[in-house]
Amino acid sequence: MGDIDEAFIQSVEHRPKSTTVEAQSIPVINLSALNSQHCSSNSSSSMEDLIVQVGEACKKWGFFQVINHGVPSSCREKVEVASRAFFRQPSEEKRKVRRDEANPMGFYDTEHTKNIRDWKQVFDFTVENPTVVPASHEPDDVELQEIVNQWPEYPPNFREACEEYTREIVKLAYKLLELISLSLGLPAEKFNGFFKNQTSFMRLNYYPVCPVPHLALGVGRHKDSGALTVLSQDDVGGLEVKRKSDGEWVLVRPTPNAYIINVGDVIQVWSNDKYESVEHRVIVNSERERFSIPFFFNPSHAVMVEPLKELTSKQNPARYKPYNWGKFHTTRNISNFKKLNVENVQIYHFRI
Ligand SMILES: O=C(O)CCC(=O)C(=O)O
Ligand SMILES: [Fe+2]
Repeated sequence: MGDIDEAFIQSVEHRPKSTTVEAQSIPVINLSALNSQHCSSNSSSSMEDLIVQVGEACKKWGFFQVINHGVPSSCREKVEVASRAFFRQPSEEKRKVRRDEANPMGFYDTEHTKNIRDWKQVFDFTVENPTVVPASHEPDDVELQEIVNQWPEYPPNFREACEEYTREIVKLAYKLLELISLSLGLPAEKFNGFFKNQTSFMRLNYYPVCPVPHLALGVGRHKDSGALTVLSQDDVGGLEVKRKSDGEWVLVRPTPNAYIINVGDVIQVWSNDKYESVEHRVIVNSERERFSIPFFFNPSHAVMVEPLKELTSKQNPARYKPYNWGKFHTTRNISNFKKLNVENVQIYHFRI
């Protein structure tokens, strides 16, 4: 293993396989019907078709890709260029905007997933600036704090590129949320109120080339804890999804200009398990570095997450006790700073 820090080494059962299965069947959904008033073309789906496709993808995979999503490609390219320029700098420069226990936004290169270090560097920033969150994870502490973004000096247009891109992705995230709501038989805007004073954040991911891609992971297996994730990946590929039908890890082959969408734990709970948050991970490689940009669409800290009344009944009672999103998220985040010896908080802890 030479000079590789042991903190990166996955246990044998969690190491990547030497052959990868490609998930060509992760649905690709064309959103053009949402963006044009006149959808006469045969290739674009009607609204009803769209809702059915979204519902089926959420049930079968928990993941889907979208094309013709309305995000201008120039906006995406600009943030991709800015991200590469930022990460290309020496560590001393990046550490000037390092995140710490007081400010969880900024640059970070020692994140752990399930107590194993990830082979990646990240830069995080929130949508709302400032973002209000609980001051601590202690259940009885009702104090709140404001998180403020840190911006690097280089590249000079970094902040502008990030903020413009975020505005576009937030618009897309609301459209997807509304489609998901409709697919559950609910009014389109059923969930929107939970996102007033949202705690959403954007993450720029950089996965450097790795000399031991068979032993380490870019991100270890995990489920996203928020409502919805909108991911941009480059043409290198590395995202693997645990297929629901057989538990096999399958690679999501990059589709040009597409976004990869997955439902997180919050939608799993709201839908009372109708849609499940699916495990995924990132494999790295020894030849090409990889960049990705996930957007984590998260509710307000004050939201109590619980199965929606409309989706529960006598025959299908609520499967979760209500939990506070802010406390849940804050408890999760402390593991970013401390290598915990216990398992982190998970939604199944709230199962009835
Ligand atoms: O980089 C990717 O493709 C996915 C990253 C991811 O799953 C995450 O940051 O939660
Ligand atoms: Fe993820």
